[in-house]
Parts: sequence; structure tokens; C-alpha cells
Amino acid sequence: MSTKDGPLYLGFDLSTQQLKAIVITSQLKVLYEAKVDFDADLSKYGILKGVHVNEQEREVFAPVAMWLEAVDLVLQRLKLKNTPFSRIKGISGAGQQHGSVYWSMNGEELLSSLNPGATLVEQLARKAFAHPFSPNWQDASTQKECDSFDAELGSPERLAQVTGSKAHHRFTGPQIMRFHKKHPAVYRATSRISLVSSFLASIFLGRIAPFDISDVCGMNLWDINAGAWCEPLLALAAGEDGLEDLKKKLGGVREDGGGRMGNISSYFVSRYGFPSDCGIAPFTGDNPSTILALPLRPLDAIVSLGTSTTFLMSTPKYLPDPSYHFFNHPTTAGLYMFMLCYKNGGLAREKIRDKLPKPINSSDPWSTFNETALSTPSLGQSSPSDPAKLGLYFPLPEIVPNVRAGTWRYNCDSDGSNLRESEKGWSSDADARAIVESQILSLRLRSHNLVHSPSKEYPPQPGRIYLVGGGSLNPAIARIVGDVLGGVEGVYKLDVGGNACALGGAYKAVWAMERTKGESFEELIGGRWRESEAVEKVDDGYRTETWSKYGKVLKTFEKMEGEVLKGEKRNK
Ligand SMILES: Nc1ncnc2c1ncn2[C@@H]1O[C@H](COP(=O)(O)OP(=O)(O)O)[C@@H](O)[C@H]1O
Ligand SMILES: O=C(CO)[C@@H](O)[C@H](O)COP(=O)(O)O
Repeated sequence: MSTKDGPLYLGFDLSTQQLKAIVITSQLKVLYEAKVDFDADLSKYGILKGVHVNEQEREVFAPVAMWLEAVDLVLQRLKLKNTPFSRIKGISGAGQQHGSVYWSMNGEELLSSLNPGATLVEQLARKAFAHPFSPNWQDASTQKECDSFDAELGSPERLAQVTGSKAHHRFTGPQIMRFHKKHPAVYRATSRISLVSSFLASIFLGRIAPFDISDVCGMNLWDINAGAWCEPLLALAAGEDGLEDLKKKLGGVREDGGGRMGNISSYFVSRYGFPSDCGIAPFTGDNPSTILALPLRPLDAIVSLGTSTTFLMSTPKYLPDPSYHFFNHPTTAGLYMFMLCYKNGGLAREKIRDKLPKPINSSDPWSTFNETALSTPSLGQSSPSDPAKLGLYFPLPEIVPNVRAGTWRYNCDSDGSNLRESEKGWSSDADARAIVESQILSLRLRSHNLVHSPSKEYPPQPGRIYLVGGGSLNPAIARIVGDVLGGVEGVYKLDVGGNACALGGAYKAVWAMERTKGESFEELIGGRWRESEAVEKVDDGYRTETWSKYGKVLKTFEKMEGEVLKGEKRNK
């Protein structure tokens, strides 16, 4: 089929700071891309980095109206690029995980009777939602609710065993529990609760979409082994309004990540010229969607360098633990997604970058940061007798370890001994390398159970490491990832750069609409994917000496986190 007349597929990524869209052919060729950057394009909503913050209550939330406006805007931008909407046969996509949207009693009716002559925001923002905001994954207001969740099943270990994760501030169950307590009247005026992924799918479907089998695992409410809601946890979140009422608000969970939930809403047919039989496939979380951007093999890992940093692997083994997350795989029953997630990713690195002199001879705002990071020796040691530098840089309270906001600088000897808090600290120059090292050391520390030796001559580590998200454009970060985490086959980035998650959505749409009976995502996409057109090697990865050098301080890094955690308990 030529690129001029075949069917096209559209993928979305509604993440923290942007809405991205990508259009591809059946043969996975990228034809059109567009994005809306919330701060740059929709600053009238008063957001910063896509969100509002109420520091007093540690709340972080985003305006639902802004997302509605972004949908029309990104489609207009695709239209300006002459995207032939009439050829789009399927749509899927992703939403930032855990966020919840509260529909009003007549929300679904308004959604199903949109007038194509007016915008989504004009028609839905004021009346279709019981609450104008969606709690964001960076929210940290739910410590009490998390304690109740962990206690309900007996322990964090048990909660992780059942739901794939211990209780986390951002997970939707604890968020709903707090929402119910804080806004009981609004809770009662809510007809349905969507996740960000199912909210976006609902907009295109013209009715409220069910949850997706993978994204539902980000709620602390879904029993992964049983494939059903965990009723004691639902009852806990629902309080006096009761389990049955919350079940109705949540609606169904669709087990099949493919197929079509229905055809596109007539709003998009009339307003943009989509064909009326364009299918809407289930949308998933942004991390599950990211693992669909390439055929990921068992020992391969993805490091997503977006607003959050996440480390993702696809695995047939369900090995839950309170220090990380397991989700159902978004397309393939019997597979799981392993994830580590950090709040202090891109924005923490930006803060260090902004302390360095502004680049003079380059339009790349990262050039000083990169030169500084690359000219600094590993662990800031010019010689083995220099103290090694280990830091923690958390402008926001972190997830792993669960500590308050703060910056900590420590030193130790080359063999990892003699850990002590650095008396004098060090310059911002040294921070540039130290922040990236510390973020990647944490990934290495926490992923070691999931990796094994690729062959006799190598210690346990990933095979390939794929970098995605905004930070994947950065060569200095790629180099440090290779230094610290290894990767015997090297470090790669995707040609679509920061658009991997939206690309995963588009691939999912292709599979959802074109699969033959029983054909898996891996079979269909694996058969059409052309490595040379999709990825680029950006670092050799494993270097024995450097990798061992970081290995010597890995336990010390863990000890440093422990010291900071002890201080946390003292301060409580
Ligand atoms: N060249 C670069 N080097 C390092 N970080 C970058 C670069 N370009 C963009 N970023 C970072 O990428 C982040 C946005 O990534 P993105 O994946 O688009 O985020 P999200 O999906 O969370 O909205 C920004 O916070 C920015 O710091
Ligand atoms: O909370 C998590 C995952 O558990 C985050 O990864 C969010 O899903 C937001 O992702 P980005 O906006 O950084 O892509």
C-alpha cells in the first residue's frame, strides 16, 4: 500500500506538559506530527509545567478544560499540515497515569450530542464535569489514605501482591478516597470517574469509555491475579457512600487492549472530516503506551525521560514488591510491565541546568549542562584518591525513596567505604553530572532483580537500553546512562524523539484495527517494524571499567538514601 492512499492511524499522548499526536501508515511510517505545549500555548489556564500546585496541602492538579482545548488545537495543527483525516481508520493513545476526571450527572449526554460548529471546551467545560480539575500524578496529599490502603490488606507487601503496587500518593484509589472526604457533595454529584486515558478515549468515542486493562493497575484498586476489582479497597475508598455506588462510578474494565470500542463521535466526522467508520481502540497509560513503541525483547529496558523518569521492562514474571510497580501488559495477556517511577526527573535536571551559565554560542538550552556533565569525571573524581560525590536532588517529594523535598550531597571513598555528608558541598558544575548519575544509579539499584547476565562474559544488566521522552534528545544523558546502567548491546534513542508514547498509541491503533484472529501485538508490529528506520544507537553502553566503578558505590548509594530516610523519620 503506498503512503498516498492507504489507511492511516492516529496516536495521542496526553502527558503532563503536552498533548502530542502522531499519524502513521499501516506499515508504521510516520507521516504527520503535531503537539500542544500547555505552558506555551495555553498559559491562560494559569498553569506552570502543565499543572497547578497547592503547596500547603501538597496538592497538584490540572484543569480538564485545558485538555479539551488542547484536543481541538492539536487537530487544527494537524489540519494545517494537510493531514488527510479522511484516511484515518483507527485512533488510540495514552494519558498520564493515575489522574482522575469526575463527570457530572449529564456529562455523558453532553458528550454524545456535541455540535460540530462549536469547540469541545465551549460545550463541555462548564457542565460536563462535577469537578473542573484532575488530580495529577505529582500530588502528594494522600499520606493518610495511603496508610489506610496499606493497612486494609495487612501490609504494603500484600497490597503490592494484589494490586501490583503498595499504596502511592498518586494512585487513583487513595486519591478518590481523599476526594470523597474533602468534597462529599461533589463526589455525590459525580456520575462517572475516568482515568486520563479513558477520558481522552471518551472524547473521541462520544460516550464514556471503560478503563484499560493496563492503566487500571495504577489505581491500587484492581486485583491483578483475580482480574477483578478488589472490593475491600473499593469499600475503603468509597467510605459511607458505599462499594456499589463507587463500582457504578468506575464502570467497566475492558480486558482486550485491541479491537474497537466503537466508531468515532460524529463531532470529529463533521468538524475535521474523519470517516464515520474510524475505530476507537482502548487508550492506555503513557508508560504502558511507551513500551508499545518498539518490539521490546525480554532483557531490553526503556528509560523514559519525560517530566517523570520511568524505567520500563516487559516480563512474563509477576514479581511484585513494595519498591516498584507491576501492571498488566497493555496488549498481551500473560505479560506484565515492570516500572520504576520518579517524580524528580526532567524538572529536577532543569533546575540544575538553570544554575549554570546560559549558553552563549548555542541555541540548545542544554549545551552548558551537557559540556559540564561530560567534562566532569565519573563520580566527580579526577583521581581515585579524590572523594566520590553522591547526591540526591529532589525539588519535589520523591516516590522511591519516599522522602521529602530536598538536596543532599555526600562523599565516600572509591571502594564505597567511609560515607559521610559532604561538609562543604560542591559547585553547580559538579551537580550537572552528579544529578544524572544519581538518577541512573537509583535505576540500577532497583532493577537488578529484573535483569540477568546476557551471556557468561557479562554481569547482569539490560541487553539494549532505549531512551524515550524529552530528555532522550540529550547526548550527555545518553552517555551517562551507558556509563552507569550499561546495556551490552548499547543505548538507543527512537527517531521520533520525545514522541515515543504517542507512537506506541499509533502502533496500538494499527494492531487494534488490522489484527487477524489471535494475532498478537508482538507478531503484527514485530513483522512490520524496521529497526533501521526507527532507532538510532547513541552510546555503546556497557564499559567494563566504568560500570564496575559505579558498582562499587551502589550499596553506598543505597546507604545514603537510608541515612536521608532516617532523617525523614526524625523530622516527622
Ligand atoms: N535536549 C534535552 N535535554 C534534556 N532534557 C530535555 C531536552 N529536551 C527536552 N527535555 C526535557 O523533556 C521534558 C519534557 O519531556 P516530555 O517527554 O515531552 O514530557 P511529558 O511527556 O511529561 O509532558 C522537559 O521537562 C525538558 O526538561
Ligand atoms: O506517575 C507516573 C507513572 O506512575 C508518571 O510517569 C505519569 O504517567 C506521567 O508521566 P510523564 O508526563 O512524565 O510522561
